[in-house]
Amino acid sequence: KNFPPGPRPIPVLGNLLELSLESPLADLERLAKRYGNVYSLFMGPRPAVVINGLQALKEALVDKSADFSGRPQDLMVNRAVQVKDHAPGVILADNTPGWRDHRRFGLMTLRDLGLGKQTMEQRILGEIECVTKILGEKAGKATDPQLLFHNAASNIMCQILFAKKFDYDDEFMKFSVGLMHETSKIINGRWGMIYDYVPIVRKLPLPFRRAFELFKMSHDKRMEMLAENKKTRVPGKPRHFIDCYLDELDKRGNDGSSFSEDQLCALLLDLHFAGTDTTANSVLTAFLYLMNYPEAQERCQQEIDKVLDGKDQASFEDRHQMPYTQAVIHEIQRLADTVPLAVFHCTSKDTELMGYSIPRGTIIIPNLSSVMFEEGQWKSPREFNPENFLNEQGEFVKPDAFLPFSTGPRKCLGEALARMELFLFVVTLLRKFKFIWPEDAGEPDYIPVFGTTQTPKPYRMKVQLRG
Ligand code: HEM
Repeated sequence: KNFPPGPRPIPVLGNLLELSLESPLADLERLAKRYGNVYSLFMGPRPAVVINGLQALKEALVDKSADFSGRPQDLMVNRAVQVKDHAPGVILADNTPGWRDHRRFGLMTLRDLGLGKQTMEQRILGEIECVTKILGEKAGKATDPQLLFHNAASNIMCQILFAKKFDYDDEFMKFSVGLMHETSKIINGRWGMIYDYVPIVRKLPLPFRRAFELFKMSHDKRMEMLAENKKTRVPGKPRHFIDCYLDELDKRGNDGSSFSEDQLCALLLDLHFAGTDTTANSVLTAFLYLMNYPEAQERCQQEIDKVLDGKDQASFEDRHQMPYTQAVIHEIQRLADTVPLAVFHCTSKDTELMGYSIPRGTIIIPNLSSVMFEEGQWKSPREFNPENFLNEQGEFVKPDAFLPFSTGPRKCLGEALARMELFLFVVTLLRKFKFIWPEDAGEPDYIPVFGTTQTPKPYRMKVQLRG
């Protein structure tokens, strides 16, 4: 009763046929025009509510966050990622004390390991140096940067999690980056949708099984790494995230908390996965736009050259002197729309939103994409225009509708790290190279491949050393 309106579901499939299996974003927009900013959809037999626009999203995720911060527990991604029932990690954990404790621990540990300080900046800059070297060797030629940026983002996470920096052709590196690529394709593709919408097929030997196998292999590898790490660990002297967690386990003893070695393994996967694919795809989108808006690229370079004159390296602090570059990076992140539907939420109790009643256990789809392109929130909602982030005085301003990391208690745990990485990647590489769209590449295609994390279609870039 008083449930949000939506298209009529059909038996078994719910509203599956309303949505394109390639990308549902245009269909979700069409449905919002028809039913309003809060509407319902049936994922097979399960009711879901799609939330569009800044006002409705803020009411749900911020004002009523206690009601809207759960996570659904029976989707394909839960089955794939959660190798042990009692260890849900943090991203997919429901709104429980275990999630809150692990989220707090994750944030605190990232800070202890140097986030917001020079230590983290040096780790990131060290990795960018490897990227610079590889790009330098390709100067004058056109190259596909997809794997390079994924390897670099993955290595930054590996240094935080295990204090290890891998060669880009190391077996663990290839397995990890390959796992993200292959499993994302299965979970985000038609088999993922069919698994979620049509529960009766779940036991059948269909292609989604491959994702389960891959995550199991990845769990076993992390368990091996944990065992290896214990041989050299000195309690109380943490070198990385694993050591910090083991120290926390020692401190807690058998206090009945949710901390455990299985949970540590789940958390390592969460952070490695969430911290690689998102950052790498944002950096990829950045260079796609910078090549195709050469005047914006040049203006950033002039600003960067001026602010960094006489300095060896960029620092995140320099952003305050670079309003135009900041505006360009934010504008690219807006258009990249990297995590368009956030991670699905779930209501933890019967609640209300914009006058509708929503029962406990309803899947909530926060349509972040709808806010990034919302009419009335941006000077140019659909086009690349750094002015979206500049005021009349040319100062950098961040509109409320800029929500690539979502909002409320579930918002991205790695936001501070991701912002630092994006800034340092773009500034360091633009300082060193000019990026050129190859003459034979045709018209650029800005429409990303849909997924929990969206990725630009493969492209090549030509790099030229700047004088
Ligand atoms: C440009 C890069 C990134 C973007 C756009 C991004 C975006 C997001 C979004 C939209 C969510 C879902 C929020 C929600 O459910 O409402 C999320 C969650 C999360 N992100 Fe990120 N993220 C990025 C980088 C990172 C990095 C570098 C890390 C690792 C340190 C990370 C770790 C996480 C975790 C652990 C969560 C789950 C939080 C929770 O459920 O409490 N992310 N991110």
